[in-house]
Amino acid sequence: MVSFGLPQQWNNAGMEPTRGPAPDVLKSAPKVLLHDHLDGGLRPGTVVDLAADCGHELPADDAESMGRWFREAADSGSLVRYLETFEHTVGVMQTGPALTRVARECAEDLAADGVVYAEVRYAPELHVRQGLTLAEVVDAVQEGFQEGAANSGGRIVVRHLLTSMRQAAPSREIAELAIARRDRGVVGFDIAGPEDGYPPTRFLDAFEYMRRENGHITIHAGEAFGLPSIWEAVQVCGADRLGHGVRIVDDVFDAVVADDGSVTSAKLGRLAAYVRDRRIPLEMCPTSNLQTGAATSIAEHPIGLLADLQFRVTVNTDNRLMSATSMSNEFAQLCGAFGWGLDRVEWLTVNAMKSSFLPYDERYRMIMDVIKPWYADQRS
Ligand SMILES: O=c1[nH]cnc2c1ncn2[C@@H]1O[C@H](CO)[C@@H](O)[C@H]1O
Ligand SMILES: [Zn+2]
Repeated sequence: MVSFGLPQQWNNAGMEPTRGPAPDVLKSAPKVLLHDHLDGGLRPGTVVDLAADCGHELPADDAESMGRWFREAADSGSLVRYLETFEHTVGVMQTGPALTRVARECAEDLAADGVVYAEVRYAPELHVRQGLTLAEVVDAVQEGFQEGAANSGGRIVVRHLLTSMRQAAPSREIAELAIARRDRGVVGFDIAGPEDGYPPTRFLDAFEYMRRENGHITIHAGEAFGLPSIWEAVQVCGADRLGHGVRIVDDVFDAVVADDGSVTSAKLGRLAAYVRDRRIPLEMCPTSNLQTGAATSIAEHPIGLLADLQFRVTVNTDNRLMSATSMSNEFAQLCGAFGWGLDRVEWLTVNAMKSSFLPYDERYRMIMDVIKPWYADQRS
């Protein structure tokens, strides 16, 4: 981990930043979210309701205590322990109506936070315990996204990424489903779960299938394991984007820091240079990284260095429930820590929209018609 000796203003999310755009401005700013887990973003009250419906036992029985429980239990400093908390979300997402409700509320909550485009991921294989087929899982989620977008006055577009779990027996079934549903809301394929011990090459067959079908790939890599995981994801598996990718910082050396704390130059190893030169998007999730131990504080999070060095950085929530966060909160924390203003927020948002798996013409329209005009308006 590099440290630039920046003042550590806070070391956790949830505290009020002391500088940066006002919270209501960050909330109304159009934002783009590429890395958000459906089963990591439930409303605490919905977990409680659905658990009562299906007889799932929870560690607490009211919404407020459950919200606190997720935040605290996920604050474990280890990805493996962080992932254990998902038992209480996945456990209540086993029927069509439950999945539709969670997806509808996800779209509504993101739209209320100013997100105009989101790619939301989940692992269909985790939702078949009560007999749903994998395709039925995707269809139930699609229904929810459509309802949520309609309830939000069409202010948000939501697409799915289908995830395979790394620790499961490798198969290409989920990749095949992503391709089968690509004209019905699904825009790509991902792998998630414990990184250390489960290299992405285990799923090479699925990634090769995606590429043969001209599909899109993002891979959780460089979160709980370092450069070899990123190298395999990019150079062997053909990842279009990296989920987290935060450990690419291990291949960045001799950063020169200016008086204002910004980084003016650094030496890049071959892999970091490749990732930057090829504009491979990094789906960075600062608060989540503090909880899993991938970073020590927001002020010391490598996103500051990587943004200053012009990597294709994007800002994301990962798991809004476990991190008690939102897109506007992630931006508030970052703007406070690094002194970023709306120009940086716009750059990060355009980065994300350029990096999305939507067709080019749709991406271009979102940038020109929705994102840029809002920021131009703020400047004038
Ligand atoms: O940050 C993360 N790293 C790796 N895996 C994750 C992360 N967040 C969530 N999941 C895993 O992805 C599954 C599908 O959404 C979740 O059930 C969780 O196990
Ligand atoms: Zn994730």
